[in-house]
Amino acid sequence: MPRYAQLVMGPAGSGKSTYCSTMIQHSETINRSVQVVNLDPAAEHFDYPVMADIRELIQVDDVMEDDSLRFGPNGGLVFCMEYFANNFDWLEESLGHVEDDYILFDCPGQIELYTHLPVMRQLVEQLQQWEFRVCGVFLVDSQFMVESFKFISGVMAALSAMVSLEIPQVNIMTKMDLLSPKAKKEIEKYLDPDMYSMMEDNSIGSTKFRKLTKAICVCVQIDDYSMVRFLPFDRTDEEGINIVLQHIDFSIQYGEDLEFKEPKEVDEEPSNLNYDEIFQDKVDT
Ligand SMILES: Nc1nc2c(ncn2[C@@H]2O[C@H](COP(=O)(O)OP(=O)(O)OP(=O)(O)O)[C@@H](O)[C@H]2O)c(=O)[nH]1
Ligand SMILES: [Mg+2]
Repeated sequence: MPRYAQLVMGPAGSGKSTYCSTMIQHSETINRSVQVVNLDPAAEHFDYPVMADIRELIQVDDVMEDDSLRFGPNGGLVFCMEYFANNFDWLEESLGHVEDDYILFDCPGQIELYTHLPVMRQLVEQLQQWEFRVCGVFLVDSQFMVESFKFISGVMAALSAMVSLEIPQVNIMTKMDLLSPKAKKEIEKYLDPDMYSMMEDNSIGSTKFRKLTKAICVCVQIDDYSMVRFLPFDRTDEEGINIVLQHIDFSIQYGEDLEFKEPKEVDEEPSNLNYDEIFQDKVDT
């Protein structure tokens, strides 16, 4: 039986940890078992229970304090992730061998991890060897997406993670609840984007900048990659969360191999049940 994983990625502060805790709460309400692994060695707090925490293996603070290494926070994080990649047996031990499990990996916010460092790809390959079907979930803060050139930069970031990881990926615009009604209306066009209309966006001031945006739009419009789409994510909207989960489940075929459970047998009605008497009792009282 396969196992299932979501690799929750995205720029710093885009809402990855909040997404994980929202998903945990949601899966509790729909009676599904989902667990989270913290893969951020610099995490200070998160409000979900973890099944494993990379900080048990290595912490950024320890790396930064090490006199022989002398790393700052970003270099320290890269060092931690490379150390992690050399010690996947720690993860294997922490995950155990549970068939059919569904795990969210809350990743760090350094964008270079998804664009050109090999560690996330190594993680994906390792998870696949352990029979996980992995879906990338790429989060971008919706507040930074309300103008076309910002939206395009979000598309480029998502695209570069997609290309470098080569797994199904669902892209999400987070913090939709923070948008003003005007911004919400504005952002609708980015949820079903039409690159050609963006190329004509007159709000982009300088001609040079407009030309650059246009050139990038043409590039993103290439057939293979025009699938960069975003789903809205509002942590207060149960229905919307469900739609996001369905997209992800579909991309990793979650549920297709689940065993069919017989419905519980309903007790047969006792043969001596007298409806007239019951009805009469109700009328009397
Ligand atoms: N209102 C609102 N706030 C959110 C939402 N998602 C995240 N936030 C807030 O945004 C901030 C950052 O959220 P996190 O979940 O810590 O983001 P992150 O991507 O895990 O951050 P790093 O791990 O530091 O990269 C926190 O103050 C959250 O409370 C959301 O959907 N709505
Ligand atoms: Mg986080």
